[in-house]
Amino acid sequence: MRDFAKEIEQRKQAGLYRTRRLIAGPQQPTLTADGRSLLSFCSNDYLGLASHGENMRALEQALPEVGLGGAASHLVCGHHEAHHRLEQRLAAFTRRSSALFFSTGYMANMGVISALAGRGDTIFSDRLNHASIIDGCILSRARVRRYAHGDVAALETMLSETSGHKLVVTDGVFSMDGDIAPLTELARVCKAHDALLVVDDAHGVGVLGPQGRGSVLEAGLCQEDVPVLIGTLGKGVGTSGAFVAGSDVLIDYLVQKARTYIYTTAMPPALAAATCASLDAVESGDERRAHLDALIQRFRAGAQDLGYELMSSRTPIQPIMIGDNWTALALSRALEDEGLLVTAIRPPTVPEGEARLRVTLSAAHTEADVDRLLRALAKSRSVLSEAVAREPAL
Ligand SMILES: Cc1ncc(COP(=O)(O)O)c(C=O)c1O
Repeated sequence: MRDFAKEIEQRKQAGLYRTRRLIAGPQQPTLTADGRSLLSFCSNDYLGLASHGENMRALEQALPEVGLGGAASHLVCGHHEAHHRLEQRLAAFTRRSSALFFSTGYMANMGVISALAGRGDTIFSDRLNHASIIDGCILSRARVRRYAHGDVAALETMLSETSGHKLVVTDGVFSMDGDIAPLTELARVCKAHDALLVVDDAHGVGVLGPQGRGSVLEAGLCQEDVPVLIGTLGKGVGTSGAFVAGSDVLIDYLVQKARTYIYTTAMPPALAAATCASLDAVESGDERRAHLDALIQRFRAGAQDLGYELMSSRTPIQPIMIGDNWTALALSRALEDEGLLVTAIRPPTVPEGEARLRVTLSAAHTEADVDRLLRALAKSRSVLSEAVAREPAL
C-alpha cells in the first residue's frame, strides 16, 4: 500500500505542502483569515461583484420563489426557468447563438473537451493551460499534443502533421501568468487546418473587451472564429458556475454528450437569477474596469521600481516571479506580517523553479490599498536576498 503520510512529509520537505486558510466574512478587499484581518490580493473577484448589493438582492428575491436546492439534474426535472433565462442572457452577453450553464469551470472544461474529442482524435493544448483543461483532455481519451506556451508556429507545424478530427484548446487569459493567448493567430491556424478552437476565458470574462464581454470579443473574433467559448462566473462575474457558448448545434450536442452537465444536480436556480443581475453590473461596469486598469498600472510601475520581476501581463493577474519555493513562502509570510494576504503559488500549479506570488487586483481595491501593498513589498524586499528558513508554515 502507498505510504500517504510519507508523501505528505516529502511535500513538506520540498516546500510544497499546501494548507487552507480559514476565511470569515466577505472576500474583498479585506478578509479575515484564521481570525486575522488581512487586506487581500489573491481573490479572483476582479470587479468586486462577489458582495455586490444588486446580486444579493436578486438572490434574496428569488429564493422564496424558487427554493434553494437544484433538486435534480437538468435532463430529469432540474432545468428551471431561471437557468434558461441565464443561458439566454449569457448567449446575448457573448454575442453567440446559445449557451449552456455548468456548475463550475472545472466541470465545463471536463465536460466540453471530453464531449468534443474522443479516441482517435487529437487535442492540441497550450503547455500552461489550466488543470481542468488538462483533466478534460485525459478524460477524452484523445491523443494529446502540448505546444509551447503561446507558440502558434509550433502549433501550426503540429496541426499540419496531423489528420482526422483536431481540437485546439487554450486559456484566454492564463491563470497563473496573466498574459492573453494569441487568439487572432490561433483562430487563423485553426481555420487553415480545419481544427475546432476552444477558448476558456475564465479570467477574461468581466474584465476584458467591450462591456467586459471577454478576450475573444476584445480581439474582434466572432462565433465562427472561436466556435467554442467557455467562461466562468465565479471570478469577474462574482457569483458561481460556468458556461459554454456557441452555435445551437454545439449546445444541443453538449446537452446530449457532456457528462459533467448530464450527471450532476442543477445549480440552485436562485443563483442563476443572481448571476443575471451580476451580468447587468458587468455590462455597465466601465467605471469599475477603468479603476481596475489604473490600479494595475499603479501596481506594475511601483513593483518594477522596487526591482521585482513581473510577467508581461496587462490583466488583474500580476505575478511576482520568485523561483524558489521557500523564498516565495517567506515573502508571502513577510507580507502577512504587514497585514496583507498574497498567496505563494508553487509547483505543480506552476512549472518547477517558477514559484511566485500571484498578486490579483480588484476594482474593490483603492489606490491607497495598492500603495500599502507596495510599501510592504519595499519593506520585504530583503527577503529575496536572505537565506530563507526551510520550514513549512504557510
Ligand atoms: C483558466 C481556468 N479555467 C477554469 C477554472 C475553473 O473554474 P471554476 O473555479 O469555476 O471551477 C479556473 C479556475 O481557477 C481557471 O483558472
